[in-house]
Amino acid sequence: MDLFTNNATTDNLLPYDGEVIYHGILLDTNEADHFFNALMQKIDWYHDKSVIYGKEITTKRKVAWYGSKDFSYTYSGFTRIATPWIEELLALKQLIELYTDSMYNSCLLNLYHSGEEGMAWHSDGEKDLVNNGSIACLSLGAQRRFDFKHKQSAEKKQFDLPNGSLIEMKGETQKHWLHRIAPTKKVTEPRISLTFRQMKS
Ligand SMILES: O=C(O)CCC(=O)C(=O)O
Ligand SMILES: [Fe+2]
Repeated sequence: MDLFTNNATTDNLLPYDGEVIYHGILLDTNEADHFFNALMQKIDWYHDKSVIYGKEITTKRKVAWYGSKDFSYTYSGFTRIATPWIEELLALKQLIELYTDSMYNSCLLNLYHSGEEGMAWHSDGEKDLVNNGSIACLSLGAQRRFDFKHKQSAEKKQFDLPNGSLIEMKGETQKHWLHRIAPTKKVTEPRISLTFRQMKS
């Protein structure tokens, strides 16, 4: 064991054109359960909307948008206004800032009720976000798989996201790679992801 390095991991999981860092499991099962239950109850969850081929659709997955001020975030054709932080989100934000050595002013939360719900291929490169900023994603509940696909080469990478774990995307990741949470029949339990973000302000 090297006693002179801290917990910070810097190993890049992507082969090129971006950085994805897995920071490991930050919360044990009890802590993760505690936050999962608190967030289930306290967050103002709503079904997300998007426009696909000109048609408005409502997702089965639920989302919520929180921040340090009333940031407007426009993605998938709709603008959302951030809700002020609650205690639990502030505590998790602080923890995640320690691990990633970055600061976040907002968080998009996702609630997947089961493996039947996922998120299609996309990248998070909206103009509202700091260019090449960091997005830190904390997972609570059921383990899901996180897929990456390079926009030009179509090379794929897959990572597991266990309960209580933190993964970070930064650098040119959003410019060159798509990511998704694939639907799966194998998972029947719910999962919450907290994606802490850096909005321009
Ligand atoms: O649920 C996840 O881990 C990923 C969510 C995601 O890609 C997003 O919110 O943009
Ligand atoms: Fe994303």
